[in-house]
Parts: sequence; C-alpha cells; structure tokens
Amino acid sequence: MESKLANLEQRTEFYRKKWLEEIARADLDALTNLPNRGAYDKRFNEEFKRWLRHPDPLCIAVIDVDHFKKINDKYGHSVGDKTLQIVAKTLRTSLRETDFLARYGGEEFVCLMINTDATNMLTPLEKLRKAVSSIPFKVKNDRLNITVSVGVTMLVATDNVHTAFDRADKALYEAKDAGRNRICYKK
Ligand SMILES: Nc1nc2c(ncn2[C@@H]2O[C@H](COP(=O)(O)OP(=O)(O)OP(=O)(O)O)[C@@H](O)[C@H]2O)c(=O)[nH]1
Repeated sequence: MESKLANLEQRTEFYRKKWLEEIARADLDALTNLPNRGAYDKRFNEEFKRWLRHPDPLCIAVIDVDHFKKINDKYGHSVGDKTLQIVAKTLRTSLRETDFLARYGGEEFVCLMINTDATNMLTPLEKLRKAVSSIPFKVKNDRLNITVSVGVTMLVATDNVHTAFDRADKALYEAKDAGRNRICYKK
C-alpha cells in the first residue's frame, strides 16, 4: 500500500513538472526563445495595472529589423531565421535585465522599459541600435549589414493598454520613413 502511494506521488510530481514546463513553453517564441506576443500582452496588462497604482515611468519601445524581406529573398528563409535569432540575442544582451523584451511577431520586437522615463530611455536604445548594426554577420562572403528602427513612447495619464503601443508603433514608422537605423520618440 505504502509503495503504491509513493509511486502515485512520484507520478503526480512528474506530471506537475511536465504541466509547468508546458505553461512556460507556451509563453516562449520557439525561434528566438524570447517571450512571445501572448507573454507580452500578459506582462503589459500586469505592468499597466501596477503603473495605475504607482505611476513610476514606463516606456514602450517597438523594434523592427530593417529591410528584412530582402535578407529572406536574397539568402533564403533559414538565413532569415538565423538573423532573427542573432538579433534577438543582441537585443536581449544590450538591455537591462529588468527590461522585458518579447518577439511581437515576424521581425518586430517589443520592449517594456521599467522605471525608465523620456530622459533616460535613449541611452540604452542607442546602445542597442549600435550593437545590432555592429553584428559581424557574414553569408557566403557577403557582409550583411543588419540594422533596426525603433519607435518609443512613455506612458501618460490618458493612456490605456492599446494607445501607448500604437503611439510607439507610429514612432517606429516615422523612424522607417526618416531613413531607418534610428530611434524616434513620440510624446
Ligand atoms: N525567415 C523568417 N522570415 C520571417 C519570419 N517572420 C516574418 N518574416 C518575414 O519578414 C518579412 C518582413 O517584411 P516587411 O514587413 O516588408 O518588412 P521589411 O522588409 O523588414 O521592411 P521595413 O520594415 O520597411 O524595413 C516578410 O518577408 C516575412 O515573410 C520568420 O520567422 N522567419
């Protein structure tokens, strides 16, 4: 009887661990291993509620790889995938551990810069932009110059969970229109 109980406990623990692993996996993007869009939505909702109670400055940056389609078209999807993995790693290591970085979709990433305001968000983003443009990426003897454009905004009192992201996204399009490989801030 005792050994049956012990066996049952072991099996329960095994399935509990598997279940927890499954939950963690569901929040990760399989290609880059970064949190995925769903994980971002969850985290942003939590941060937004926290921000309503304690409005410490919070910035959202949307980061997009420039002319990514050309990389896919010229070198194939697997080189495109590898590029995304390297960019993701570079972005992650350029940011503070407290900043939340996710793959939003395709070649677009989003970063929640916790406790960061308009005066101190530019330095880390500039570091990140430079880090990506200095990746020594070579394919078939071609040196690939990978760059990112960034749109960033800070949450303001009139924001809801959608407006801040939309503003950062608009800033990103301004960065693209202005020639790419740059950061645009929108109030
Ligand atoms: N290899 C690969 N390509 C992807 C993935 N997700 C999206 N893409 C490709 O990313 C490309 C994005 O192209 P566009 O939206 O035109 O953007 P872009 O070429 O980066 O141009 P700009 O953003 O204007 O600088 C599309 O060709 C998609 O097929 C992925 O997981 N892997």
